[in-house]
Amino acid sequence: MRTIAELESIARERMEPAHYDYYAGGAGEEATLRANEEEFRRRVLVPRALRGVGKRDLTAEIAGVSMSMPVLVCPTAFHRLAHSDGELATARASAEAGTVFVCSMASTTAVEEVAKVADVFWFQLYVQSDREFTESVISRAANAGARALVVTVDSAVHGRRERDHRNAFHDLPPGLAAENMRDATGRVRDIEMPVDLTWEDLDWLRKTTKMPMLLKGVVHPEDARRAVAAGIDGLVVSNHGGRQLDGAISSLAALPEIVSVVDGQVPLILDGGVRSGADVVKALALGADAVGVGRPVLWGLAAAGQEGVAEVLERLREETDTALGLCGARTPGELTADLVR
Ligand SMILES: Cc1cc2nc3c(=O)[nH]c(=O)nc-3n(C[C@H](O)[C@H](O)[C@H](O)COP(=O)(O)O)c2cc1C
Ligand SMILES: CC(C)CC(=O)C(=O)O
Repeated sequence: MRTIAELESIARERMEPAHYDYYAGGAGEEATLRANEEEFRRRVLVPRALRGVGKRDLTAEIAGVSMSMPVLVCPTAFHRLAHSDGELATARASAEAGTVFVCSMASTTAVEEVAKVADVFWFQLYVQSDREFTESVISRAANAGARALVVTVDSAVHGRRERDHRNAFHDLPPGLAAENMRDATGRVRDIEMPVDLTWEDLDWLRKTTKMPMLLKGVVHPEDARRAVAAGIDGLVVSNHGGRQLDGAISSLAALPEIVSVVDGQVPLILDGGVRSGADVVKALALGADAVGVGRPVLWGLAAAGQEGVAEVLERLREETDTALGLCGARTPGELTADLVR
């Protein structure tokens, strides 16, 4: 089984440089991109001994769905830039691994096609200024069988991605399109960032669907408090993988305050910089209920399609199991914050 770093270097060789940069890169000087991983290195585990861990149980339940492990696949755009099977490969590998695939609104495969091969999947949404169109996209996802709506809230405007400017990467290659953005006439709309979205819109959003609704991209504790008060079903503590506000707090550093404000009222998922089972264990010990992985899945996909994604997910499962046992825990629920310094 190859390491994530090995899969990334294969991906880098195989991909168009501009597409690799789009995946790998972040906003501005990429300080937040680096900080996400660095914060995991800065914190260390202080394992407990003599606990008789027996056989570990990694299963988790979030927003009414069971997962074989507390690791899910983050929504990331344009999987067909990585591999011709695109989101179908990622969804199949996620199903095989028994975990949730979060389908991006910017997927290069229509959500209905994803649904045919996925097991449990959620749908990520950028609210569009055309509210009717937004409602139609939500209905498509719900009718296809999405089990939750993940509303991205860290992207009022586009982050400045210097690599994309340098590479003049603005458009998908011919033949690829953001298939969920087709309107009734079949035309593909450009994806707008939700520049005018406010808390007041959440009531409307809520009424558009019966799906549980999560907010993705919350790092301020006051926003977490407000989301819980608004009846949100879960939060993704995330800075969009360092792709939006450069200079933003790393997601792991943001976690403890959010955990304390939310106090178990809704599930918390953390994403950004998770690259190993020890990272998973650190995030869970600090209070996340699950973590998401973005780029590692894309590296697996670009390196070896469905197989590559499966490799990444199985590696994270095995490493998490090992790290859990070595920390003296049998289940994620037994991990406590005192294990992290
Ligand atoms: C290439 C790429 C595309 C992304 N596209 C989306 C997207 O369409 N919607 C979204 O909410 N987040 C998107 N994200 C952010 C991820 O969901 C996630 O927050 C981030 O990748 C986690 O950090 P990691 O890559 O360090 O694991 C994207 C990230 C990457 C790397
Ligand atoms: C279509 C893009 C806005 C997708 C995205 O969120 C990203 O590239 O980070």
